[in-house]
Amino acid sequence: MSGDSHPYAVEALDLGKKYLRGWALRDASFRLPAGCISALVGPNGAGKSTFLGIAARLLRPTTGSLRLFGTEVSDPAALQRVAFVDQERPLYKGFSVAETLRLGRELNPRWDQAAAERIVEAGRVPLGARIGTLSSGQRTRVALALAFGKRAELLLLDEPMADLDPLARHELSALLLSEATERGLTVLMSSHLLSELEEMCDHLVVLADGRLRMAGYADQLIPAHRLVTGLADPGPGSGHDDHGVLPPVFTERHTVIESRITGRQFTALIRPGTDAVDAYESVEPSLEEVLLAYLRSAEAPALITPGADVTAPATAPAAPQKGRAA
Ligand SMILES: Nc1ncnc2c1ncn2[C@@H]1O[C@H](COP(=O)(O)OP(=O)(O)OP(=O)(O)O)[C@@H](O)[C@H]1O
Repeated sequence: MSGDSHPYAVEALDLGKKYLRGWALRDASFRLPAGCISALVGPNGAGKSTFLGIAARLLRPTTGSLRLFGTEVSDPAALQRVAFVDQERPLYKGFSVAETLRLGRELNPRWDQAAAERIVEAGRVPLGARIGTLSSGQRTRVALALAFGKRAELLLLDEPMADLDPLARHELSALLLSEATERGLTVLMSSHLLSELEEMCDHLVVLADGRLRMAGYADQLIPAHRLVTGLADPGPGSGHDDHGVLPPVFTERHTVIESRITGRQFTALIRPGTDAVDAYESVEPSLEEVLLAYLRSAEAPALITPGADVTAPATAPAAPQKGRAA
């Protein structure tokens, strides 16, 4: 990490991108504490690549602002601190792996050849092989080697695990985690699948349909919810086949993210208000259950924890160490 200890790697305020077809990203306001390893999760077309493209300065936002370590993304000084691995892994097909790394060295004054070679060699990718002859997983590895070699402080990785087999995924996530932890890097990596990133990431940013749905450390997002089950209230009709309804106490006193009625039973994922929910059976949901509820319920209010809330006073956040290599 550089001597500049700005507490936030990313601060987005009302960030939006509009194409002719419509908004790809809208009103995104959140911040990412420096040093966290964050999963940028959301379904196809959620706006993940759009956000990463803006942060890598490949796209110009339509609205709002984005600061990286306190510097506006439009300032060239911000660019040196960021490395981006594009979903398409654009590399020169005619170059060998060694030539690709040499190009990285020529273009980056702070180049770390040892780190770049470590990543390539761990995957047994021959240095003499042409990029065009590599498998997509091997190309991903070379692209990651370029990102680490750049000695950037913020790594933006678009679907880094998509082309990797389970073994390579496991090995590369361990390598990524130890390199990132050792150097105190901030990593933001996207995926459709939380399960792909859950082990590695302590922090989560969730997008759906261009809107921010959740942001914060996982160990603060989960305990903010309860998964409640119980007997539904009688429905408006009185027949035997009449379906029950969610007891009104939930909508009156708590924030209901999602609810379901099965026969006379209800299940609801809620953010409890000040009242306890002791009268009902409730458990802490899994991260996957919370995530899916927010993705399915576009109307439910987003959850941005205070540490991820760009409008909250800046504090030096202590990153929980979940998933970090020792
Ligand atoms: N150049 C473009 N012109 C018009 N629309 C675009 C363009 N790029 C992206 N979009 C649209 O913006 C929305 C968000 O796209 P984006 O690629 O950011 O989503 P994503 O979450 O990365 O999706 P995926 O997981 O499928 O890669 C989509 O509806 C997409 O069709």
